[in-house]
Amino acid sequence: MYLLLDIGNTRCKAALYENGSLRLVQDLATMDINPTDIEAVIVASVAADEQLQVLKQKLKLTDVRWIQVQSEAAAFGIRNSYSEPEKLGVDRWLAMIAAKQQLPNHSIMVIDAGTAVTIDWLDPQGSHQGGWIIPGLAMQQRAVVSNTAKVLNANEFKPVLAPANNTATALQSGCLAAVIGAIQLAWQNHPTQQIILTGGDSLLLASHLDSLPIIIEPLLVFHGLSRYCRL
Ligand SMILES: Nc1ncnc2c1ncn2[C@@H]1O[C@H](COP(=O)(O)OP(=O)(O)O)[C@@H](O)[C@H]1O
Ligand SMILES: CC(C)(COP(=O)(O)O)[C@@H](O)C(=O)NCCC(=O)O
Ligand SMILES: [K+]
Repeated sequence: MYLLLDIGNTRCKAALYENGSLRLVQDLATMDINPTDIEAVIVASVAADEQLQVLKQKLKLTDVRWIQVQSEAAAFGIRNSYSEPEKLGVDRWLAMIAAKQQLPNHSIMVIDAGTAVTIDWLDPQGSHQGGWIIPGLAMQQRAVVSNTAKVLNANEFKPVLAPANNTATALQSGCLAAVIGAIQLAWQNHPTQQIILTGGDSLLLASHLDSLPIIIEPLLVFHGLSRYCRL
C-alpha cells in the first residue's frame, strides 16, 4: 500500500491507497501501520521544506521510500499554463489531474478552499487556463484582527449574510462574503460546465453557493496523488 500525504499550510492530511481504493487516515500521529507494508510515501507539500524532514522523523518512516510530487508542464492529460510550471502549487496541479479524471471532456473550475482559496480553470481538452489565489476564510479574519486595534473575533463562527450589528459577526460575515463573492465573480466572468470544490471550507462555502453546479470532492488532491503511485 501507499501512504499519501497532502501537506497544506494549515494541516497535514493523509490517506492510504491500495488496490485502487483510497482510505482517509483520521489521525496520522496514532496511525497503526507497519512501515514494511508501505511501498512508498507519496507527498504533495506546499508548506516549508523543513516540515517534511520533521514529519519523516516523527512518523518513524525514514526507511521507507519518499516521493515528492512536483507540478509539471504536462501530465495525465493536463497542460500547465505557468511559464515556470513547477511554481504552480502542487495541490492545485493534483486537484486538476483528479478533476479531469472525474469529468473528462468538461470545462471545470477547480476550487480548493484551504488556507488560501484557489480557483483554477480547465478547458475540456485539459489545458489549464490559469487561476486565482485568494486569502482563505480563516486567514482573512486573522489578517483583520492582527492589523487592527479594536476588531476582535469570537470563538464561535456564526456569520450572517445580512448586515451585522456586532464586531465579530461583522468580521466573519464580511470575510465569508468576500470568498463567496470571489467565487461568484469567477463563475460569472468565466463560467464552466462544472465546479469541483475541495478543502477544509468546502461544505461551508457550498451551502452558500447552491445556484452553482458544484460537486464536493473531499479527496480530490489524494485522487491526484494516487496517479503518481507506481511511477
Ligand atoms: N479541523 C479543522 N482544522 C483546521 N481548519 C479547519 C478545520 N475544519 C475546517 N477548517 C477550515 O479549513 C481551512 C483549512 O483547510 P485545509 O484544506 O486543511 O487547508 P490546507 O490544505 O491549506 O492546510 C481553514 O482555513 C479552516 O477555515
Ligand atoms: C496557493 C497555495 C498557498 C494554496 O495552499 P493551501 O491553501 O492549500 O495551503 C499553494 O498552492 C501554493 O503555495 N502555491 C504556490 C504558488 C502558486 O500556485 O502560484
Ligand atoms: K490544500
